[in-house]
Amino acid sequence: MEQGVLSKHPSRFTDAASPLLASTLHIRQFGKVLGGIIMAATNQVFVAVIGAGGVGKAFLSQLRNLASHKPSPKLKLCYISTSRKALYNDDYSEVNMEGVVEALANSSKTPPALPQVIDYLAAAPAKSILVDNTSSQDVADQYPLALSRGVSIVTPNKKAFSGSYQLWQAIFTAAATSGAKVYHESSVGAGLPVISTLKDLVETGDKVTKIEGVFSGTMSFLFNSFAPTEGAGGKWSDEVKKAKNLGYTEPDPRDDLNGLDVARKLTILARLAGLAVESPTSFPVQSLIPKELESCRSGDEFLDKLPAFDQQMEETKAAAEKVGKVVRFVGSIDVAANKVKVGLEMFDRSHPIAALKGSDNIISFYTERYGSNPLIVQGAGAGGDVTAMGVTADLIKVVAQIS
Ligand SMILES: NC(=O)c1ccc[n+]([C@@H]2O[C@H](COP(=O)([O-])OP(=O)(O)OC[C@H]3O[C@@H](n4cnc5c(N)ncnc54)[C@H](OP(=O)(O)O)[C@@H]3O)[C@@H](O)[C@H]2O)c1
Ligand SMILES: N[C@@H](CCO)C(=O)O
Repeated sequence: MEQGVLSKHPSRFTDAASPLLASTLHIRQFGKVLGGIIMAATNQVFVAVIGAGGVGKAFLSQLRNLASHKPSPKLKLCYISTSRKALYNDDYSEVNMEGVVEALANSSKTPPALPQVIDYLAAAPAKSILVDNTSSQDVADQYPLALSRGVSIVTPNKKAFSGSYQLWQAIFTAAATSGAKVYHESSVGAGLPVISTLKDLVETGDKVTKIEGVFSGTMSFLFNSFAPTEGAGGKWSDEVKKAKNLGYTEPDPRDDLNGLDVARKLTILARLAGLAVESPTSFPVQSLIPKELESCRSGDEFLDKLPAFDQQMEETKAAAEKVGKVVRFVGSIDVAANKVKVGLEMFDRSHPIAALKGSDNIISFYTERYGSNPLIVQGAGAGGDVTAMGVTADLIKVVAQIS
């Protein structure tokens, strides 16, 4: 069947109105039921992907590789979309993973509303997984519905887990009730094992007292190159543009520079450590957006105007240099005191946080078992390939549990 054909089935995508089409659709329905029985008899899992940007493209490449090496269960891409384009087959036949990004760009189909996509996945002839590679709050808000319909979720999107506490509870209640799985390792520390490590600590009965470190690949890259431990460093605004071009920033780099990206990650970790943090704005977060640029209407306008404010960051850097230190953007969760904070701090040049390279994150878990020597996770904290690795690894875990 041609990719993108829609069905008349009320629980699936709908757009056919003519009687002729309706009768054709009855035949299709029969074929679909028969096809469904045959397909369900084989071991397969349906994968739907929303978002094909830096992380999404790298994920699709890893998925193609995984599917080609993994005969069972067969991983079938059945749906893919960006905000304006979609590709899918109404009869759940596979969307070809070879050249899928180009095919999606050339598709004449627009994405159906998310509840319709969830209907489609819930009615698939085998278990399905929705991979959300967007940073969209609208997509995140649909997770409880998807999970309650038995559709598992894998995502690097922080929005669902760092939004309202009510959404957090709705997600995990829906998953517990339906048995569908939800994995989001790459929402903190990109592909680094941060969430899984924290969960393991908590679930095995250790008492986490403090989590601290560098949680942003963008901020790490910016300060490592703008205020290196040796040498002069680049211009702040140039480094911000480089971070965007390297794919480290959020779609809008202001979401990194205003501290909110780190605040979201700390909200997720604090909740996993047992704190009922209400939102990423319910604790102190330092923004690096110059006051004069707070009213910029777009990320592009902000980047164009930023060079005129480089002096502000130069002064921050000079103040640290004056006392023989460097400045870095860090976060901490004091679990015992129920305190979370995000912002700039000064470090000795020999401190492990000062000595980070590239986009590296460093996250220290202080616990009762580990005593005064924390368990430390360190490595690249941003970038398409490493982030997609976390997403693909989560997919493998979910497939193993649902198939
Ligand atoms: N980049 C990293 O290093 C990194 C690391 C860890 C986590 N993450 C997270 O990974 C996610 C993706 O990041 P990215 O760097 O790949 O972003 P990106 O390059 O901006 O790509 C975002 C993709 O999502 C699509 N999209 C946005 N809103 C959508 C919607 N409502 N419905 C359907 N598609 C939508 C966009 O389509 P259009 O282009 O058509 O809008 C685009 O294809 C984000 O949540 C980010 O926080 C990224
Ligand atoms: N923009 C984010 C991506 C990873 O979540 C960062 O720089 O850390």
